[in-house]
Amino acid sequence: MSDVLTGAWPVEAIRAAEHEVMAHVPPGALMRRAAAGLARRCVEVLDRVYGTPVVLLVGKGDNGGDALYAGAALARRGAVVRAIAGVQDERVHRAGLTALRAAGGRLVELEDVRERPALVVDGLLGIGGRGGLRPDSARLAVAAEQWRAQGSVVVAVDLPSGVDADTGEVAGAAVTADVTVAFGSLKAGLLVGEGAVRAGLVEVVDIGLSFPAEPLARLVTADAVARWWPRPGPSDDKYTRGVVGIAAGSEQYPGAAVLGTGGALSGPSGYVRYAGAARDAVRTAHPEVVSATSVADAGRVQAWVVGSGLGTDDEAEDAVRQVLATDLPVLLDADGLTIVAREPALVREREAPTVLTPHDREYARLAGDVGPDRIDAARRAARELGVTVLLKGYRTVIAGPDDAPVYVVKAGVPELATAGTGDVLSGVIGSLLAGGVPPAEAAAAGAFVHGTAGRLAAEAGPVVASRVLDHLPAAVQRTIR
Ligand SMILES: NC(=O)C1=CN([C@@H]2O[C@H](COP(=O)(O)OP(=O)(O)OC[C@H]3O[C@@H](n4cnc5c(N)ncnc54)[C@H](OP(=O)(O)O)[C@@H]3O)[C@@H](O)[C@H]2O)[C@@H](O)CC1
Ligand SMILES: [K+]
Repeated sequence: MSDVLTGAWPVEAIRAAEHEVMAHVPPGALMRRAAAGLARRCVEVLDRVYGTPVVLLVGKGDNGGDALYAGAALARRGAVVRAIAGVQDERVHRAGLTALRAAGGRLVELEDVRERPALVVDGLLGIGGRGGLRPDSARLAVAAEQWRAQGSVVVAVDLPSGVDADTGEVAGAAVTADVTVAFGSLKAGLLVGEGAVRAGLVEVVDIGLSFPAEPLARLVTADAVARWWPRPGPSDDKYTRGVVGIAAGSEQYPGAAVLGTGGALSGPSGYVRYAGAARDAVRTAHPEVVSATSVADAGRVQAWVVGSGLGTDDEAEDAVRQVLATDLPVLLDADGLTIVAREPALVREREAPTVLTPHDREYARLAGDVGPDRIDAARRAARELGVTVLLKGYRTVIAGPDDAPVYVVKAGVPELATAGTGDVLSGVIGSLLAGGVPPAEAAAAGAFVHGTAGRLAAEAGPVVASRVLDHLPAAVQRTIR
């Protein structure tokens, strides 16, 4: 798969790549490529083109130019295309407007549109936007929302107007799209935060940009997960495949232990050990798990998962300390995060990899408010604590302590936000760590298969954690086969 389909570069890098290509192609060539890809996608969302009412929302920059050229292409195929300017008329892209008019389209006022358009093309603002939409544009974004609520399909040009391209932040009004056609590469703002919600289906039109530096973010694909996932060879035994230890759950919360060990059993390691007070529950649910009452008695492992359902009393803190004192990879979740938030040195001073898997409230205890820039938030905490951070959300963001691109996982469904699913996730990631997968890739692969299991569970009925666990083997199978 081409890099530009999975990598998201910052606006600055996209501008530089654009200049590089523009020096070698005739003027307007890039915009023509972009508009042709956009028009193609617009045709796909329409049942038919001839006679279909289409509205273009057009800002003063090249984003509006793309919309006007694509609108011209639709008008040539018989669509009834009307453009509305989000700025004073004469400031829209001249050549684009000329092309639209030549094809039979017209520039009109919002009030002149009597018939609800089947398609709205949002070309108000692209990567040149700064801050919230100004009032003239905001008014049109609101109109697009209303049409969409009545059944119009909204296609965003490059990104939904009002979304910050690099962060996904929305400050004020913004367009909500069904489909976003991104040019040249993805943008991080289409993958995370509010922007991901606004963007709908995202497609990249490759217009020939190439990037010398690493992207800001990479979308995790099934192919990548399949590459990272360890497979046993003929000379492997249960130990060489890695042993994972789960120190989670308590008499009061045995579920965390059952779900965590269950998750680990779907990972690539050959052996799952349990250490804690929920032994009986684990033994009943998963006879293949070998259990002990404490971390000290558990025997050797290659990675630990610690925290969920432990509570935060002295005993829990002891377990967390013991695990963190090892020189093994550790995944820390839930109550473990609360304990570490009180004493960050516990993870900061580790040499071996540590993976933290907070949701927003847990993150806030560790590193302050997440804020609207989720990539920056994950990176900030990862750097400050010297760990890998998996920040849960509608899109999961994974950042390591170095400057490597963050991973974004979009496999999940919102229904995964339910009690116990995090325990399943922690178990799979722990197993990947024990199997020797580096921390960021282990977290990304675990989140991907967990998200896929969530989707399969959602297709079958209401999502609860034990059903996510039931679907995990199938999710792994379809991802790595
Ligand atoms: N990259 C590529 O290779 C290719 C890129 N292409 C396309 O070009 C697009 C980028 O075009 P662009 O640079 O003209 O910027 P764009 O986003 O249209 O508008 C910026 C204008 O809007 C204004 N403005 C700013 N903030 C605002 C706000 N909050 N609310 C309202 N207005 C605001 C600002 O005005 P000013 O602040 O100067 O008054 C500025 O003049 C890109 O997204 C893609 O679609 C393709 O054609 C082909 C190849
Ligand atoms: K746009």
